[in-house]
Amino acid sequence: MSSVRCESESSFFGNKTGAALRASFASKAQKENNHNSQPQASYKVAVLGAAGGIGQPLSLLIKMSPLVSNLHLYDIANVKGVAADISHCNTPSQVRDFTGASELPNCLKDVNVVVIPAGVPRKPGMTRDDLFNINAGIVRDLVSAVADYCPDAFVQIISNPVNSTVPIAAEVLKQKGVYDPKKLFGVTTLDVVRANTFVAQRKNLKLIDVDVPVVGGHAGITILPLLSKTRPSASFTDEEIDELTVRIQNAGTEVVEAKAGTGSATLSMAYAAARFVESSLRALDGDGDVYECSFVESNLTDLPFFASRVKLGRTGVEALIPSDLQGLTDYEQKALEALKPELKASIEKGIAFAQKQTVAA
Ligand SMILES: NC(=O)c1ccc[n+]([C@@H]2O[C@H](COP(=O)([O-])OP(=O)(O)OC[C@H]3O[C@@H](n4cnc5c(N)ncnc54)[C@H](O)[C@@H]3O)[C@@H](O)[C@H]2O)c1
Ligand SMILES: O=C(O)C[C@H](O)C(=O)O
Repeated sequence: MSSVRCESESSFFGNKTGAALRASFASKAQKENNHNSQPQASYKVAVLGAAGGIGQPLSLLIKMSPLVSNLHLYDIANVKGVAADISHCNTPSQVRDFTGASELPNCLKDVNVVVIPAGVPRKPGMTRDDLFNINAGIVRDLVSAVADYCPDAFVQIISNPVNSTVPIAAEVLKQKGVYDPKKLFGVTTLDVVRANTFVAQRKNLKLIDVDVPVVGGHAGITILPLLSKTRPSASFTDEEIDELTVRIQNAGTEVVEAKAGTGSATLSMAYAAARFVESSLRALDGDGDVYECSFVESNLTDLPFFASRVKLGRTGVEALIPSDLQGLTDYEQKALEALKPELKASIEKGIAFAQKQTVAA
């Protein structure tokens, strides 16, 4: 993954996406100053669950992208005000609001990227899997509409439990005959963002330089930061490895407990998802050097879905990056084997749910 070594570039997305975004803004501003404004924005993005804790700040951050021409905000309630508010920002995209299932088709028509943070969040004491009963059906129905109205879009699932909701989405898309495994993503960027932050703090490194691949899935021990693959290379004591790994795995719970019943991570999640959306848009726009970690259909292990670094391109996942899984330390290798049964069970639970349900029209 490319990193940009410039102090001032660490303020936005903390990776190459930040630098690209800033450059794009600068170039647009220059063109406007020259009274020669060539609109660059050309991609349509829909946020489903846009009035929620993640949806609102995520929509705001996407509104800041010079690559977005149309931003469609959908929710079952309270989205009109969110859209009115965000639409006043003087950035290129046109914002529209859509409320309820009857407006979902228009929301999705011709959209390039659909981001789904719809669903309930955890309260203290709950696991992500405890959200399955509510969120599985929400994701199934939303993805069913995606299959009908924008089957070529990149579909990015934030709703938990990601380890099950992504397989549900895959099954729904298969049932509708439009499944393209390269275009379905579980958003695990927050795990990478957290790993980068905690490692930089612990090792006193410049944040912009740090890149830690996080593989596996997105729940508890299925979240596996590969500290041995940290770039720039850093050495860790056994104690540091254990502390950092456990902290990264429990970071979501850390936020759930701090919020004391009012929800889970929303702001850091919005930041992480906005980075993933921006990276996807850059890939769609032809940038040939875009890498992110994501939970995708995979043959890197014996599991059908697995989070790893992937190369993004115009058609979605252009390549999985197997090298991160080569030469693992004993600690990482054991953790990888230990996560597989839980991840497998979560994937199978999602597939079984989708296969026994009738997909909503
Ligand atoms: N992938 C990750 O790393 C990650 C990180 C944080 C949170 N999450 C998950 O994201 C989800 C949302 O979290 P939040 O804090 O924004 O919750 P929230 O309750 O604040 O917002 C959820 C929104 O979804 C909407 N919604 C519910 N059913 C819907 C439907 N059928 N169609 C459209 N919208 C619908 C709600 O009206 C609400 O506005 C949760 O499942 C949470 O666990 C995932
Ligand atoms: O922890 C949660 O429930 C939300 C999210 O998955 C996170 O990692 O913050």
